[in-house]
Amino acid sequence: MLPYLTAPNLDLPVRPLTQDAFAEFGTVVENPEGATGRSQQLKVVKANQGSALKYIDVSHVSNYYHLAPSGNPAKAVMNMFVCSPRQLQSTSSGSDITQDRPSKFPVQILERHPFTPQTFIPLGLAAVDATTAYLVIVAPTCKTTDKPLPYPQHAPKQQRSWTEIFSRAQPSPVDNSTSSPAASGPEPQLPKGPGEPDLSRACAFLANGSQAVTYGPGTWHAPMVVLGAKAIGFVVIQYANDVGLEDCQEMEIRTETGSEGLNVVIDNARLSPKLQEKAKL
Ligand SMILES: NC(=O)N[C@@H](O)C(=O)O
Repeated sequence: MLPYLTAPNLDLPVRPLTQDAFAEFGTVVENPEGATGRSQQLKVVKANQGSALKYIDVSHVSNYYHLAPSGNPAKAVMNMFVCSPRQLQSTSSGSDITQDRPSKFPVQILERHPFTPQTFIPLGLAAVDATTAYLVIVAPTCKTTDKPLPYPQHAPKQQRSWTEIFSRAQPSPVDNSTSSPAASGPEPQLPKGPGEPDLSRACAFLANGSQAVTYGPGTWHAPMVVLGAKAIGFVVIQYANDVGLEDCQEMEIRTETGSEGLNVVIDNARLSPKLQEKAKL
């Protein structure tokens, strides 16, 4: 039996996934060249004998499990989630979904990983693929003092290895190169604290195949939602210590009788016709 919240009667519009819009919740990992909605510059250096540009710290894989109640150590894990497309529903109850009317995705569960960020990297999906996309649904964390579930209470001091310290030295002690003075990427996010999801401020973003997404540690998010015709295989990177509630905490979002509940409303006109057609709209 999961802890639950009663959903507000609320439609969430879908916004394009950009770093600036998503910053409160985590990080968008994409080729910064030509990406929109990225006001913070990434540090970039030449690599591979000048044949590559290396963008530094595009995201972070932080480990806060030393704060976990069990004391069980965590290890970095890389899994693959092959996420099948979700069936959307009509926004007009009782009728089929059609292309000339928005469709909806009911938010019925949210989850978080209190001691680690979690990064989803889509494989084999081109940015221009108009038939498949994925929804990133997140919610801020309510401020609270009680501790319903195990969660970190404070940020650890940053443990940097000597290798890491020297790797940032300018000029490099290895090849005497100096990197551009550009700012570094987004700072590692700290855990969000113990509160429940603030459903009234939930957000939904539409991502494409050239974007990976990192949910910050403790960020409430919906299990991955793929739209379109085909499944997307995501490489997923995070820490885990195999202690259930410390790895993943879930919250059921219940809809009251007579209420529409919490729904992501997808304006089909904003989806490519191919995506609409493939999403069985
Ligand atoms: N986020 C998501 O889709 N699911 C994972 O977090 C999981 O652990 O199931």
